[in-house]
Amino acid sequence: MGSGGGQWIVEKRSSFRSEPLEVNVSETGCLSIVVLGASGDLAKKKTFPALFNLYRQGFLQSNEVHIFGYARTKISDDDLRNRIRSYLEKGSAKSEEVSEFLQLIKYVSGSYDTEGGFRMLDKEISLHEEFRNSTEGSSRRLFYLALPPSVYPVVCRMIKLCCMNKCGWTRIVVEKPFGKDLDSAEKLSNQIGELFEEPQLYRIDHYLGKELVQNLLVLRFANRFFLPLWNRDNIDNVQIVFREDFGTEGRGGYFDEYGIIRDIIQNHLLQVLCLVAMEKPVSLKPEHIRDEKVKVLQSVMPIKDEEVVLGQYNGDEEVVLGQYHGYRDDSKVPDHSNTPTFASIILRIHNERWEGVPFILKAGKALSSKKADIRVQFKDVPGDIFNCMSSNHAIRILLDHSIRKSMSVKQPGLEMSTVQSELDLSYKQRYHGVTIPDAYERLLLDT
Ligand SMILES: NC(=O)C1=CN([C@@H]2O[C@H](COP(=O)(O)OP(=O)(O)OC[C@H]3O[C@@H](n4cnc5c(N)ncnc54)[C@H](OP(=O)(O)O)[C@@H]3O)[C@@H](O)[C@H]2O)C=CC1
Ligand SMILES: O=C1O[C@H](COP(=O)(O)O)[C@@H](O)[C@H](O)[C@H]1O
Repeated sequence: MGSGGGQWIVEKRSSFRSEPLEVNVSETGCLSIVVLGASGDLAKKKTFPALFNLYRQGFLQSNEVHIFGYARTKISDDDLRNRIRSYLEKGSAKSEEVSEFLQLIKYVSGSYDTEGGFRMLDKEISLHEEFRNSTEGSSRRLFYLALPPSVYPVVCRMIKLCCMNKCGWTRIVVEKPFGKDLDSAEKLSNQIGELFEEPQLYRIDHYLGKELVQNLLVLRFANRFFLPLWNRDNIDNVQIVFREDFGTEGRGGYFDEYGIIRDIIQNHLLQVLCLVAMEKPVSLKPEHIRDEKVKVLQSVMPIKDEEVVLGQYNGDEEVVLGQYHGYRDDSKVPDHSNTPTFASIILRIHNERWEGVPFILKAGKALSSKKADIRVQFKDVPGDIFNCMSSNHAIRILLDHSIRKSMSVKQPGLEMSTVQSELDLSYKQRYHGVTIPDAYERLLLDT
């Protein structure tokens, strides 16, 4: 599924308990895709563009599919179509193609915790199914929760109560972050698990669908060049960096409850870390890859306070920079919010391959540039005859799918590093309450 042009992947957890498999598995016939939270940021930036890409590539047929947007905001079908149009009209998409696709979308407004809206939604879906003359067992209903996780339980209850498919499959896709901590994640899992069978549930992390994240396995395990080097004897540190040059932009309601660690680091960056650090899986089967990822996570040591930097962007420099409002200026963010919008954390993996190699995970909003990358920094060459000042050999893997050149090997002279470290410093000055432990300043702030 394209996300702004890239690929999406849903990770299917193999059952935690033994479950009967889904009975109806028809993959043809009338398909209703329901985007809950259709008024939001994810829906316009990624979900609808991804569905549009599937449509353009012929994976969604206009004689089978209908798309429903659902949210509380009171808008018309056309209002929703107009909101998302500009996100679809990118690249080579023709305006007629966009218009055709938009005609497949209908909007239903309703709350998340009462039956009225969901009954209405069910009625609209049924009308579509009747119109498509779907025969028994051949209709499909997919509910995509583009919503803050706090409302997943109630929304799932409402779907179960009002919108189940009577003669075909019903599936649920939920977004990250999955809860806030272990307790809430387990609670959420139980709550949803009581309503749906495991094979009906899909948990999504769109970073796993980025072309270059998928390529990591190939880079590591199909490449004799890297195999012998990928360990503590040769690698000095690994940096996995996510930067955005815009702030929360109206998403304060969602973001303030979760913060940058739960929004980016706990899911996207940890998935990448697992792919960089794990051992070779037995095969490419999802369960085998999952097993190796779990071993990495189990080997991560408790994080030390002095190896964490947290910050929150403010608006003090607005006049100078002319572009940033402070995080607390967002009307949905409380005046005294301490939610971090920047975090830099060192993880240490206690195993034979990685002992002593810091994995530095950094994520920030309202930074000076937009990028997501992995930097694998190699140790100095012994007996250096070029008088290099510091470690100069690194592989940089850019995760942004719009950047075609996926990998470059850096040679002495790292200008990029110097420039970006200055930019990060200006970010630091604009931040509330950032304390940088001296010894770690370079590792935590440089990129
Ligand atoms: N934005 C992105 O690029 C990405 C987001 N995600 C995930 O998608 C989910 C939604 O994120 P995003 O779309 O950015 O967030 P938004 O803040 O845009 O929320 C989406 C919609 O949910 C409703 N909503 C917002 N806050 C609440 C609340 N507290 N209670 C009930 N409903 C609420 C609003 O719709 P209304 O008021 O109309 O009902 C809103 O339009 C999150 O879990 C996020 O992690 C994942 C990948 C990328
Ligand atoms: O999950 C999220 O990801 C987006 C960034 O995704 P990208 O593919 O554009 O890198 C981020 O903006 C958002 O805060 C977060 O919820």
